[in-house]
Amino acid sequence: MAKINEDLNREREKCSFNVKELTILMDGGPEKTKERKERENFMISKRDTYAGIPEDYLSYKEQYEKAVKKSVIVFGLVRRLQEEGKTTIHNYRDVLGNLLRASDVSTGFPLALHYIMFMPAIINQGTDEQTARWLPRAWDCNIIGSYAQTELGHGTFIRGLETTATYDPITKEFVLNSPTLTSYKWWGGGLGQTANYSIVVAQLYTKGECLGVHSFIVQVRDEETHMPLPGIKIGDIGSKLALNGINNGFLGFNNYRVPRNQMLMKHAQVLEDGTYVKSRNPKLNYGAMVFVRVVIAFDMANYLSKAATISVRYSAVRRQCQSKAGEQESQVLDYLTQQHKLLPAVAACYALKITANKLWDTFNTVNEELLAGNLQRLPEIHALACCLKAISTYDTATFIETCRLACGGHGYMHSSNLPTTYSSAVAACTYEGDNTVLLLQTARFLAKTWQEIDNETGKLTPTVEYLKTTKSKGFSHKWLNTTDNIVYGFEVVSMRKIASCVQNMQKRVASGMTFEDAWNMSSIQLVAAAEAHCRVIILSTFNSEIKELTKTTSPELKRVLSQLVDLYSVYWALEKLSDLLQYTTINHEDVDGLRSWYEDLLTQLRPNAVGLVDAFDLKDEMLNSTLGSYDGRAYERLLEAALKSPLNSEPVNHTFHKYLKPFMLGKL
Ligand SMILES: CCCCCCCCCCCCCCCCCC(=O)SCCNC(=O)CCNC(=O)[C@H](O)C(C)(C)COP(=O)(O)OP(=O)(O)OC[C@H]1O[C@@H](n2cnc3c(N)ncnc32)[C@H](O)[C@@H]1OP(=O)(O)O
Ligand SMILES: Cc1cc2nc3c(=O)[nH]c(=O)nc-3n(C[C@H](O)[C@H](O)[C@H](O)COP(=O)(O)OP(=O)(O)OC[C@H]3O[C@@H](n4cnc5c(N)ncnc54)[C@H](O)[C@@H]3O)c2cc1C
Repeated sequence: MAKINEDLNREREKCSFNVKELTILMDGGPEKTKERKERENFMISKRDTYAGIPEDYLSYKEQYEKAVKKSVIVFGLVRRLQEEGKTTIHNYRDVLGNLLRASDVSTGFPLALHYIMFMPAIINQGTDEQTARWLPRAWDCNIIGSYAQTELGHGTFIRGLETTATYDPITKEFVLNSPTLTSYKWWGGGLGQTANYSIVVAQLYTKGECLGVHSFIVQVRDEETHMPLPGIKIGDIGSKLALNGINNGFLGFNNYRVPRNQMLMKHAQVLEDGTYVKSRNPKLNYGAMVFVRVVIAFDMANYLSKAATISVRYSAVRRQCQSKAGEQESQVLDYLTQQHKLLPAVAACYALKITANKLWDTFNTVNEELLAGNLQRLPEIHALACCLKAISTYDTATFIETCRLACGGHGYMHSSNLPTTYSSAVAACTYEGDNTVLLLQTARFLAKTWQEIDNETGKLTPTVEYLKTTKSKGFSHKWLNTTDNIVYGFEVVSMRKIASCVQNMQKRVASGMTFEDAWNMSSIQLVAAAEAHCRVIILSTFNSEIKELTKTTSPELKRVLSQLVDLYSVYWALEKLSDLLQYTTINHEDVDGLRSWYEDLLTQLRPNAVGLVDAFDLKDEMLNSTLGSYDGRAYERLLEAALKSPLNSEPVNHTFHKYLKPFMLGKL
């Protein structure tokens, strides 16, 4: 192994806690760490089979072809583990999560949607017979699926989708059509060239009546030749900001027929004679979207951990300027401004992972209740998944960009892997529901909840209980000198923001405005209220879970994790100062206190910065970064990577003779 950079060695020597203990804690126990490492090591051992020119230098087509090659390796392992009984429907989130974390997903996977949406849609919305028929084939990858919901004209407004599925009782088939240009499906992952099936979301017509959007399993390509089937127009949508291996596609239908039993009928049915049987709740059809929003929160913690590891290690290695005359140049990590850029990002990795775990447990509990016919918590889990998806993706993208900027010029290099990490993660602010739109969904739930509290009707679900408590207790002056107090401060902010939105809307309606116009006029505030609620969820979960988890850890680890929770809460208190000043009784002394507490926390955490990112246990092959390797040889790697530029394969490029020389001689 190459020599480790001395600065990094020193960082590791002064770390006050046991890094392995933290890794195991975050994995959920030694057994989980062992399983994760096995999966990751397997992925890494396969690297040679697809190594070669870095993807940034490949053409669009080559990027896709390489992404297919990588996909069959990753997902081939999923299949092998399944054959050995190690992957089941219950642990496949962990298995896939580990494998995807270990793969260099720089352009994304064209098979991702097969696992993340095609199969979950069948499980969530298919009858037992449909699941028994389709899932084994999908699970074995005998068929490959996509998810085609969004159209050229509509993504957010699902009720506005234009693709039609008209039931023909004579042949017992649905006839699919794309009646307009804007009805063309657009964006389906893996749909362009990879999948041969897709879930298609279309307006259902039977007995001359439109019954809203429903999902269908639709074969789009021949299983043998992979040619598009007659009546199907399909292709790739073209180059994007990133994720060019994901192979997003378009899809149009011309009188294309699918058998009746390919409408997913767990919740609503069309009987043979065309009679429509309504779902208990039409929103149950949106179950796959709730699931994916929960999964995205996990994925964000992974992206951010990579960016944080790269930028913290590099900041320990990078020396710039002399803080004190005559002394060695300082590690940039010693500058408080640099710590302010990086340490909240590190804390956010832990906060998001822990909150995503909790959300996952809640999702599973609620899902079991739904299966048992109890729909009471459906609105709550939808509201929770919407705001956590929105805030986790927005925070992740913002923190990654901060980490990238914190690496100066070298952070702009593709070889640092920070630009690709950013451009891939930021897509999640849009996919699976635009963030503003999702926050407005959460706000809708909160506004209704507030009216129930006002009218003292209905039983509150657990995640909004605090609205009632804070309404009755209010906020008498409290120093914001503990995380518990800061969490309470945020609860009050959230409660007052929601209360004020509802009040403003009521005033507008009373003055003659329609409810819809009053909603639109209040929507900037509504989005802010939903964000405030989500901050409460993340802060309080992080705070309470760390208290619980550290009951059994070493005192050294307990100390650093408590500092991390404090740093995260004080950081957000300072970021949202105007809210706290407006809605609580804190004063300028509290603010001064918060600032100096924050500065102290940065200083206390500084010696453990490298240990905290080492604990993510991301191997060099997973980071894929010239700046972030474990040994800190950033400069050597930058030069090695530069030499791989195709322009360095010959001493003189032909454009010199063709253009430059004639131009220099005045002949062009
Ligand atoms: C698995 C292994 C993982 C391993 C780890 C690996 C990680 C990998 C990471 C993932 C990579 C992902 C790849 C990319 C995937 C992108 C796929 C897509 O974008 S696909 C495309 C994704 N596209 C989108 O996400 C589109 C976004 N748009 C939407 O979701 C909706 O249309 C809407 C929510 C905006 C409104 O809907 P609209 O129909 O107009 O609604 P109305 O006004 O009629 O009624 C509102 C009422 O309905 C209620 N309700 C609503 N939704 C739900 C729900 N889900 N539930 C429950 N309830 C719901 C709502 O509360 C309200 O109730 P109430 O107040 O009346 O009581
Ligand atoms: C990388 C990527 C992968 C994707 N993969 C898939 C896939 O596999 N399958 C699939 O079906 N789709 C997929 N999508 C599509 C994605 O789900 C949609 O782009 C997303 O839901 C947003 O919808 P839209 O593009 O129609 O945006 P629009 O709704 O047109 O949003 C444009 C703007 O209008 C605003 N806006 C819209 N409605 C409202 C409102 N009611 N109130 C206030 N503001 C509003 C938004 O906030 C936004 O600022 C993917 C998208 C991306 C980027």
